Amino acid sequence: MASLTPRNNTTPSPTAAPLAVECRGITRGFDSATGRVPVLQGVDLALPAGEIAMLLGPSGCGKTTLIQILAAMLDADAGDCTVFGTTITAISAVARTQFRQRMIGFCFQQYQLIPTLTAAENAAIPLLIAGVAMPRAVERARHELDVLGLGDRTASRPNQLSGGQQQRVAIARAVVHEPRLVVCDEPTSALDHRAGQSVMTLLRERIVRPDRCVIIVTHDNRILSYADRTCHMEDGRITAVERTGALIHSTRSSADSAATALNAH
Ligand SMILES: Nc1ncnc2c1ncn2[C@@H]1O[C@H](COP(=O)(O)OP(=O)(O)OP(=O)(O)O)[C@@H](O)[C@H]1O
Repeated sequence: MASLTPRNNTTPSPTAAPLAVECRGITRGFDSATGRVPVLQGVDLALPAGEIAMLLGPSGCGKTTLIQILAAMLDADAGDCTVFGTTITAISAVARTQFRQRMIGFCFQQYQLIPTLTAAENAAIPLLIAGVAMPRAVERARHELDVLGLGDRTASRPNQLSGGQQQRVAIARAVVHEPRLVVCDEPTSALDHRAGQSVMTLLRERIVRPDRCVIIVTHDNRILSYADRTCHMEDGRITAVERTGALIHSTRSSADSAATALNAH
């Protein structure tokens, strides 16, 4: 039976896992020829550490915009966003960049690997940005690729790898610096079923830890079973959050929520 609590009750209980992400009233728009177009219209969201959270919703509802803000890649217009205790909406741009480099791993939909670099060099990029010397960074990246089953492809360039292998290089790059928040935009959309399941298994086994959080934007119904929590978004707002089948909060009627749950599983 679904349990309902008020929408703004995002305070964890004393026994709850620490919060990885807490957003309140996040708004964001983009300029257009006709003026500022609102995209995020007051996002409230609390995500505990130790979970995979999936962000679902129709095209254009603002999912990518939201995860870019959570990943400290994009400024919010208003509202507060705290990631593992740092309110990233309240710190300087320089501090936010440093926070992102240390704490965030981002996996892009189209991998965005650098074609002239090897798999190991691509995966080493966050370490190089952090000032680690090239030989050590590449060695560390090789180890990460080995863990992800690509130990024999570390010297390959992206165009010599399959889509699933490129995605694993992108995951290695997202986790090589041991970030606490890993954000993935459509990590399986370009993969066949088997490669998609393999990527999700790797994400769960390699990244999910009690002091970390993984947020995945997806339209891929095939991977929903990997979610600990699903967050539904519509028109720039979170409309419902469910954890392993239990509705945590909703701004919709129960009939709408039940329909969403059925459609999602
Ligand atoms: N840099 C930008 N400049 C102008 N408009 C933008 C920009 N980025 C996003 N938008 C607009 O904001 C809206 C939300 O985009 P966003 O990519 O966040 O949606 P989404 O839910 O991730 O969509 P999809 O599922 O199709 O990827 C869209 O109308 C998009 O055109």
